[in-house]
Amino acid sequence: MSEVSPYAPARSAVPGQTLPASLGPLLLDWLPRRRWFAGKGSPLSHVSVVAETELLPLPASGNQPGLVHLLVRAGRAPGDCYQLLLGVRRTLPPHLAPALVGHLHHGPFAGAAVYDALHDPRATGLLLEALRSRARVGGLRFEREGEKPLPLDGAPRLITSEQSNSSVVYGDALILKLLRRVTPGVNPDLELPLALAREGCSRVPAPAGWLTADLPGEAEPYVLAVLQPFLRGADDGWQLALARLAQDRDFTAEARALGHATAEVHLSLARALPTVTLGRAQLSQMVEGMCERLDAAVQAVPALVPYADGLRSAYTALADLASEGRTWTAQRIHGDLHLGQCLRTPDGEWSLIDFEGEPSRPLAERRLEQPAVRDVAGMLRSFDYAAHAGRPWPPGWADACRAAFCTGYAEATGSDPRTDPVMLRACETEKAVYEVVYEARHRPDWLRVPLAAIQRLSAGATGEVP
Ligand SMILES: Nc1ncnc2c1ncn2[C@@H]1O[C@H](COP(=O)(O)OP(=O)(O)O)[C@@H](O)[C@H]1O
Ligand SMILES: O=P(O)(O)O[C@H]1O[C@H](CO)[C@@H](O[C@H]2O[C@H](CO)[C@@H](O)[C@H](O)[C@H]2O)[C@H](O)[C@H]1O
Repeated sequence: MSEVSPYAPARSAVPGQTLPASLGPLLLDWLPRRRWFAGKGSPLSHVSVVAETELLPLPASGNQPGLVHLLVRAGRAPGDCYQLLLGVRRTLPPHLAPALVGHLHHGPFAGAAVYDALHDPRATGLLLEALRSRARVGGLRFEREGEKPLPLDGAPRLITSEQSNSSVVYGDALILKLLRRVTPGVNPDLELPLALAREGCSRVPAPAGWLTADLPGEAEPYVLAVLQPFLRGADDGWQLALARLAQDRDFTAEARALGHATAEVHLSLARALPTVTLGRAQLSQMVEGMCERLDAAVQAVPALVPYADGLRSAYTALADLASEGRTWTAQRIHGDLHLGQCLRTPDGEWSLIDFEGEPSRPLAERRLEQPAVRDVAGMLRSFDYAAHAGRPWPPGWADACRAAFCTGYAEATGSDPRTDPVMLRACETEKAVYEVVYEARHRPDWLRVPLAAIQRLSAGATGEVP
């Protein structure tokens, strides 16, 4: 790719401007069908532009793609902000057919195809080149960490599995994650891996570059994308666990090693970033938040109604402990740890990815210091998920993994999460409630999995980790 910046001058962004009449209806239909679109459930009636940056001029003739970077606001007012990279071509080649958003009906580009350009190697190659050259286009700032050259020769491909965001792999060397629902402010998916890399923690791929946007009227930039080394040949913990289950085989050695890896990341985070002590006042605030989220979940998913009181008792038990004078240390954590966020490289080592936190929570909440047991609870839930994913349900498999994970965690930190059963139950309960809402919204067929845990946890089960 050329050293010369290939970008057209940015068109000015007009916040609140309604999209060109012809593109608006296409997005109204296309956006709600994306896995990453959070506003499902209520009809989408309006999409407006937050910022528009032309990266390649729109095609006047021939079959050269035009490329537009868009931040749009969509969903119930004020609406969430989404990042889109749209290509425009007079004729869409067959390999891009699955990326079609629709055809423009009016204006100078009538008849042209609009498509999700993350499927187009020409467009994604351009993003990598922009990161390499630290390009500035309109409000977009492409950044690169350090002076180490980026390998630029790998063919880009979009990861096809449905995720909360969209990721493009370049050869087998780099992976660029484009965040889909974006907010201004520091994003933990960049903040924490950078802090860990600078702390010397090797359990997390170190960010190699990132994309931010400065928008008029916003005090803080939006973090839009993060570039990391691609862990070649790595298997994710979820697939590994399912494969073991299918062969009726034990997973405890891996679970224990995962406990070690999680503990190492926690120890590094506690060194790299501030820790705080949670006393009575902070705990009561935390429990209040847990109860509010439970109330909202019960409203959203009526299947929770019979269990609400039992679930709430897990939270109030925590508040009771705090009022007796018990305190906890809180620190920055992963925030949405599960088997799918753990990658095992061919040398047998575990790495953790995706530090964004729970996608549905506000950014400020995701950046709060929290008891590290919260991540432990996420992993314990994940072993339970894996065991329930296949048939028949293997009694004992999840318990053995849960125990092994805690053992590994205790070996590395000197502190066994099982010695704090009240906090563990409260955090597991919170995670299961979150999962019920997540599954109801995204994968209703899976709702039975967290609901099984809800029954168990609402009945006051403690000490379920043998
Ligand atoms: N550094 C990496 N090396 C190899 N594969 C990765 C890496 N980072 C992410 N992946 C793969 O991409 C998928 C999506 O990444 P993730 O950060 O979890 O995105 P999302 O927020 O969309 O879930 C992961 O499940 C994993 O399979
Ligand atoms: O990976 P994401 O950041 O997109 O996380 C969201 O989706 C996850 C599912 O892909 C969801 O995780 C839940 O399902 C997993 C199995 O698919 C299971 O291992 C996890 O334990 C369970 O929580 C995650 O909660 C959600 O935030």
